[in-house]
Order: sequence, then C-alpha cells, then structure tokens
Amino acid sequence: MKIALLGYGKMGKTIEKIAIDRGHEIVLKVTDDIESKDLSQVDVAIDFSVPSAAFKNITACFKQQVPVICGTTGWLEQYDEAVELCKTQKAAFLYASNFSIGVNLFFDLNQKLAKLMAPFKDYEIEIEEVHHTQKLDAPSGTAITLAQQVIANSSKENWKLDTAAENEIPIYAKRVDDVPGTHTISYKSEIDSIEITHTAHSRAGFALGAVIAAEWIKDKKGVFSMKEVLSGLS
Ligand SMILES: NC(=O)C1=CN([C@@H]2O[C@H](COP(=O)(O)OP(=O)(O)OC[C@H]3O[C@@H](n4cnc5c(N)ncnc54)[C@H](OP(=O)(O)O)[C@@H]3O)[C@@H](O)[C@H]2O)C=CC1
Ligand SMILES: O=C(O)C1=N[C@H](C(=O)O)C[C@H](O)C1
Repeated sequence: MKIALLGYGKMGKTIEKIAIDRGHEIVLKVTDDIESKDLSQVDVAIDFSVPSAAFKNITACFKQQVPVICGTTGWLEQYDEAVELCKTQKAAFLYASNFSIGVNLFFDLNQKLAKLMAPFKDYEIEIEEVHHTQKLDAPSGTAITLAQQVIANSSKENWKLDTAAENEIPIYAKRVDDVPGTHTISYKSEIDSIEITHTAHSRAGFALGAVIAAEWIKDKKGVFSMKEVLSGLS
C-alpha cells in the first residue's frame, strides 16, 4: 500500500517504521501546507499533524478521493463538518482519539464501569491524563472520549478541565517529561476508591493501530471508527 504521512513528527516517524515492517511504502511526507500537494499516487493518507492543520489536511484528501486516517487531536470542533464533507464527497474517513488496541479495550471497560457505578451517587468521578510536555492540546482527545462515554452512561452532563460543577466530570491534565500517555478514571467515596488506568509504554501501540486502520479503510467509502476496524480482528 502507498501511504502519505501528513505530519512527520514523533508519531509520523513511528508509523513509518511500522508501515515499512508491514510491507507498505511511504510515498509522501507532508509537514506544511497541503494545498499544492499531489496525492494521485497515494492509497491512504495518515494524519498525525497539529490541531491547526488537521481539518485542511483531511478535506484535501476528500477532494482528491484519498481515504484518510486521522489521529490528530485538538480540532474536534470541526469534526461534524468533516463528517458532512466526507459524505457529500463520497470519500473515506476514520478519526480516533486513540488508535491503540489496549486503549480501545479500555474504552469498553470504561463504558461498563460507568454503567455499573451510575446508581451509586456517593462516588465522585474524575479523569486524569498525563502526557509529555510537548503536547499542544489539553485535555487529551482520549480523556475527552472517556468523559463522553461516562456522560452517555451516567447523570453527568458535561466535562471540564480542572474545576467542575456537580453535574460535570473534572479532567486533570498533567504534563511530565516524556510520558507517552496515561489515563485514569477514578470513582472515590469516603469509604473507598475504584480506579482503572491505561498506561502506554511507548508510541508503538498508537502507530500500529493507525496502520491497521489504514489497511482496513483502503478500498472503502464512508465515515468509520476504530470499533468497526477492531470488530474485524476479534
Ligand atoms: N490518536 C492517537 O492514537 C494519537 C494521537 N496523537 C496526536 O497526533 C498528533 C501528532 O502528535 P506527535 O507526532 O506527537 O506531534 P509532533 O509535534 O511530534 O509532530 C507534528 C508534526 O506535524 C507537522 N506539521 C506542522 N504543520 C503541519 C501541516 N500543516 N501539515 C502537516 N504536518 C504539519 C510538524 O512539522 P514541523 O515539526 O516541521 O512543524 C510535525 O512533523 C497530536 O495531535 C497528538 O495529540 C498522538 C499519539 C497518538
Ligand atoms: O499527544 C499525544 O502524545 C497523544 N495524544 C492522544 C490524545 O490526545 O489522546 C493519544 C495519546 O494519549 C497520545
């Protein structure tokens, strides 16, 4: 498969190694304005760039009919618009806040725990995410997905960074040296605490998931999620 990397930083470089190991070829690397780039030789584009570039990169792929995998976080206010454009232009698009298989299992666990805990109002919920100091967005896309899952399965109505009201979930974003990504959801009462944590030991899991998603989307049209990719693997 001929892959374009949109963004060639920490993730782009990790994806390159894994894609080549799996027999793919990197035919294009984009690290600035995509406007004039010719994608005609590209089977799938993988965007791990910056929040300010993601929407433009994705929609350029739609225009040139190149399926696009997007892992960039921090641009989600334009997600619904991207979905509409993908549909009208009959293109292919998959965004995930986290491509690692472990985190996608953790998402299932989070949903189940939120349902279990919903009747027990003595427990206060909070989410903590820890990432490296170069991260541009806060809270992480993964923490937002975790909060959205709890909101869909409890009486909480929203999430807030740091200070939250009674009906909101507080998300605490910590930045520490080279941490690849750690997410914890805690339920705390006076009597006890229940916590679940996912710890990434490197970026390899994110990159492998993105390459698997690229292999999966290659000849498809539509808007997809990692759930659909992973249901084909289990
Ligand atoms: N969904 C997931 O599983 C994961 C998501 N992420 C997300 O992926 C994104 C990238 O992370 P990471 O690799 O660590 O970040 P880096 O800062 O290491 O890399 C960002 C890259 O984007 C490039 N860039 C800047 N402007 C553009 C542009 N207009 N078009 C294309 N590329 C551009 C930068 O180039 P230059 O350096 O020259 O400015 C750099 O190569 C972040 O949003 C992060 O949150 C990260 C890990 C996992
Ligand atoms: O910026 C990162 O590094 C990561 N970003 C993603 C996020 O915002 O959730 C995924 C992962 O945690 C690493």
